Amino acid sequence: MELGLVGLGKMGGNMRERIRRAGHTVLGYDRNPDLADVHSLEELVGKLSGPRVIWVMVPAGEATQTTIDRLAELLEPGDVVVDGGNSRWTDDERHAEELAAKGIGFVDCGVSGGVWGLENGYALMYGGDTENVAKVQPVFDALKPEGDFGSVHAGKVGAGHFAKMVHNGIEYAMMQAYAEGWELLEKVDSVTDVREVFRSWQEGTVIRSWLLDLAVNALDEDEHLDELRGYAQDSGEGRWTVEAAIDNAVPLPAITASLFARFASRQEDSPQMKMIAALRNQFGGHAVEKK
Ligand SMILES: O=C(CO)[C@H](O)[C@H](O)COP(=O)(O)O
Repeated sequence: MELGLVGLGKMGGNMRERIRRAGHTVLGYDRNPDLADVHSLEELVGKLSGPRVIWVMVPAGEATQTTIDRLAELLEPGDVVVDGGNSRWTDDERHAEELAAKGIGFVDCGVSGGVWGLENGYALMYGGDTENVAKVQPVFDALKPEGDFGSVHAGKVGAGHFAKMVHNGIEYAMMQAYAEGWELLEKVDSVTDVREVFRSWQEGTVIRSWLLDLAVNALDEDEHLDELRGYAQDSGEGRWTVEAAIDNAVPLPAITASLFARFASRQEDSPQMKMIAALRNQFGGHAVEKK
């Protein structure tokens, strides 16, 4: 089939290649002309024959909104837009309604696989009407990993991004657990080769996983992570997971703590710990450290 792909960055560029390897025709548009096959969304839409499927793979928020707004003007009834970015699931219904007003279908798709997806395939979680999903199915089949799993029609519009958001929340907590265990192992004198402990865990243990394999890769590159600052950003999905938990009164202590640990990583000093030190000093005369 033919696919229009908008956004050819780290994810989109490799996805174009994987879909092409499966024998499909992909026309890619990116603001960077060095990456693009066509030079505008107008040209992209004009060169595809209907019913068109356009996969949007740009940053969540304003970039995705602007792209969908423009596609709503350019596409025709029967065409389908897929949002494959890490959009907040609450945006999906709005996008579906905006496009449905023009007779254009909408599917939201959470995509996991990172820079390894070209070779390993991408795990896909999608939401939308069966009729719209069917139009995109050959692309899902091209992108997904080989094997029985790795792809799911999770439910109605929004379900794909909701499932991906929860996946990323779990990712936060798993990474935090490996990171905490690694720090404790590094702290004690009795363990003399932490990297080899991590490596040994890759087979036979209860905690073996791809994230563990990646941790070993990172330690092979920089055994004690001396070259890095302990500073971690976040792109929003951890926050949205915690917000959804609050809305639904579902306790998520591990995921919430892993999000807050990232916030703590961005502070040079801890204002709240200054207050705790001050209070201990006030009520008990406990020693404080001064700058
Ligand atoms: O989707 C992903 C992996 O599954 C992204 O890499 C992830 O969104 C990164 O999130 P954050 O910046 O919040 O750590």
